Amino acid sequence: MGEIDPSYILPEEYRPKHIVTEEEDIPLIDLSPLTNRGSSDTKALQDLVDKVGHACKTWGFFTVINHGVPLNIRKKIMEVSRKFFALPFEEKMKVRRGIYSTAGYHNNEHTKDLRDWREVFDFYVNDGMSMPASHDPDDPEIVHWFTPWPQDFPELRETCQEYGRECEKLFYNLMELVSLSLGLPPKRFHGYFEDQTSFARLNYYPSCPNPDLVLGNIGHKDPSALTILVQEDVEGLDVQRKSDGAWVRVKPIPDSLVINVGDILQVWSNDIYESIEHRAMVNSEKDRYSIPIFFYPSHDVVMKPVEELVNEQNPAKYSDYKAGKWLIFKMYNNYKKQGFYMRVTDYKIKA
Ligand SMILES: O=C(O)CCC(=O)C(=O)O
Ligand SMILES: [Fe+2]
Repeated sequence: MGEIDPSYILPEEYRPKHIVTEEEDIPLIDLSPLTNRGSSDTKALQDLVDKVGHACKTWGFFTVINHGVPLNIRKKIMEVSRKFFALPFEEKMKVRRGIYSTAGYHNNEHTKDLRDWREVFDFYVNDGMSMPASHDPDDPEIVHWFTPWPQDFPELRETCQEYGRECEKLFYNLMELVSLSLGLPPKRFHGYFEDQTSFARLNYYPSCPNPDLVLGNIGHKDPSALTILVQEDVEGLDVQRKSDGAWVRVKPIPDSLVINVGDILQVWSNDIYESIEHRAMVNSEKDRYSIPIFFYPSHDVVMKPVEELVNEQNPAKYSDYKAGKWLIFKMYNNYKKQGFYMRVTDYKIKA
C-alpha cells in the first residue's frame, strides 16, 4: 500500500479479489459461414444464427474467429495505440476530452463513480455525427461531435478510421444474425444506424504495483447495441456469469474478437438478451491494451422494445427514451465523481 495514488484504491467490495473461475470459457463462434457467404449453405447459416442466439441469451458475451476484420489493420491499430499512449503527458493533454465533446484523451475515467486504473482515447466512428446538446429530455438543440485528433500524428486518425470501417461491416453482419435469432428480418435494425453515434476507445492499462486494490475498468455494462473488442495476449477481461454471478476470465484467443450485448439491445429485445457486467483487471508486470467499439444508433432513435417482441403476455419492460439522451447521460456520468451512476434499468417500467 502507499505506492499508488489513493484516488485509485477501491472500497473493499469492488476490489478484484480471487473470485475468477478458470473452469469455463464464453462461447467461441466461427463466423466463416457468414464471411464466406457466397459458398455457404443455408443450414450452416441457420446453425450460426442458433449459436449466436444461444450465446446472447446464456452469456451476453462470445468470442468470434474468421470474422473478416483483417489482421493487418488489427495489428496496426494496436501499434498506433501504443505509440499514442507513449507520448509525453503534455502531448496527450493537447487532445484531451472536453466538457461537451466526449472524444479524446482522458486519464480520469470513473466507471460506476469509482476511478479506473487506465488511460483512454475515445474516437467517433462517424465523426461529425449529430448529438443532442444536453441530456435534458426537453432540450431540442442538436450539435455535431468531432474527435480531437492529434495534429502531428495522422497515422492515428487514418488507422482508427479504417479500423472503424472494417468493424462496422462485422457489426452489420452480427446484427443480421442477432435479428434472425430473435425471429426478426435480418436487416430489422440497420436503419437505426444511419447517422450512428458509435464510438471506440483505445484502452491503456499500465502495470500496477498494487493490482489487488484497483481495477483497470470497474464492473460495468456497455451502453451499446453490440460491442466489438480486440485484446492482445495479456489477459484481464472478466465477465460475470449469468447463472451464478461468478467472474469468468475471457482468455485471449489469437485472431479473435470479443462481442457483447449492450444496454440498447437489451431494451430492443425486451430483456430476451441482456447487457452483462464485465470488468478489466490489471497486473503488476505487463501493460495491457484493448480496443472496444461501442456500436450505437442515431441519436433520435427511440430505445424501446421492438413491437414484434411485445404482446399481451410480454408487455414492454421499458418506457421510451431517446438513444442520444441516454448516451450523454452515461458519458457525462463517467467523467468524474458525481455521486451516482446511471443504469438502463433506471427507466424500466415498474412491475
Ligand atoms: O479492456 C477490456 O478488456 C474491457 C474494456 C471495456 O469493457 C470497456 O472499455 O468498456
Ligand atoms: Fe465495457
